[in-house]
Amino acid sequence: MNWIVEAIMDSSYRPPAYWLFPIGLLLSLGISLLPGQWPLYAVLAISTAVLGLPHGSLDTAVAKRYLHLNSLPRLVAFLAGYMALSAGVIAIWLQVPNIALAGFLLYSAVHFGDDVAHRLGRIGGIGYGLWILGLPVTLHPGTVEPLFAMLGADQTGLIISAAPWGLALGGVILLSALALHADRALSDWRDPLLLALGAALLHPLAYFIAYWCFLHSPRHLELAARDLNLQGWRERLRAVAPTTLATYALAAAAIPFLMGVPSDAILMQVIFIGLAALTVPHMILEFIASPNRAE
Ligand SMILES: CC1=C(/C=C/C(C)=C/C=C/C(C)=C/C=O)C(C)(C)CCC1
Ligand SMILES: [Fe+2]
Repeated sequence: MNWIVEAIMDSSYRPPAYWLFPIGLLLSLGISLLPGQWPLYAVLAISTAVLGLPHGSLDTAVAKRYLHLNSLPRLVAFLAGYMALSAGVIAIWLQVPNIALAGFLLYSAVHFGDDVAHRLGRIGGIGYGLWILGLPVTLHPGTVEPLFAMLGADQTGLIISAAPWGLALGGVILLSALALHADRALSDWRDPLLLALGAALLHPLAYFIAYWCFLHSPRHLELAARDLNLQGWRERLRAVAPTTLATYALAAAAIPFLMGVPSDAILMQVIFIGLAALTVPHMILEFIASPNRAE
């Protein structure tokens, strides 16, 4: 009952992600319905490059501000440290892919939790993240299994059998956090419901596109861009372009090393092992920057 009143009263400003996410879900539904896997892979690659990746590319601007990169050597040291952390993750992935994949799923849940942690708390955020990732794996284990296998895992059964537990735990934590935190936003419970609907209807990759490219990334871009005082599309584009282009070049440079790997697996590896690698330094930087940021 309370929530209905809250929904009616809470008619204040809505950030772009509030509207983008339902639109993304509908677009993803359309893609899911196209025949064959290639439309899905093509849209995954394009939307990752254009919509998803740029939110991480703001890291250079975030670091300039919060790590005081006011000289060229400091900027170079930051970029080298960031890339060394990413290279470390890739090296671990090549050695122990099962552990790396399980770790990636867990730290992704923590990272996705940052979407709501400033309202629902750190633990509430982790519940939200477990909900997001538990859903597609629990609802479509047979579709997710070969995708995990393309990432080099051979203990996929073990990881997949943990998903319903993660989902249940996430659901309980999220519900408790929603009940306990009066400053919850309308989207904090609307989005988990839409995510459940999306996970039920969509191919897991289409679901990921809807969440990552149309909710997580635009939300982070808006928050970070406002914090950095980047106004208008032109200025924001200028801030993300160099790092985004450099990341495209690095991703393309990985492809020759994957000769002989089937092309769908190349795409999966470049995108998801790449994301696993970039998320570690991205989270460390956010860990430093976010306490200093006015939400
Ligand atoms: C591989 C894979 C999945 C997991 C993806 C993850 C964990 C992505 C994390 C992205 C991050 C952390 C982005 C940061 O901004 C799904 C969707 C469960 C199902 C299909 C295969
Ligand atoms: Fe992110």
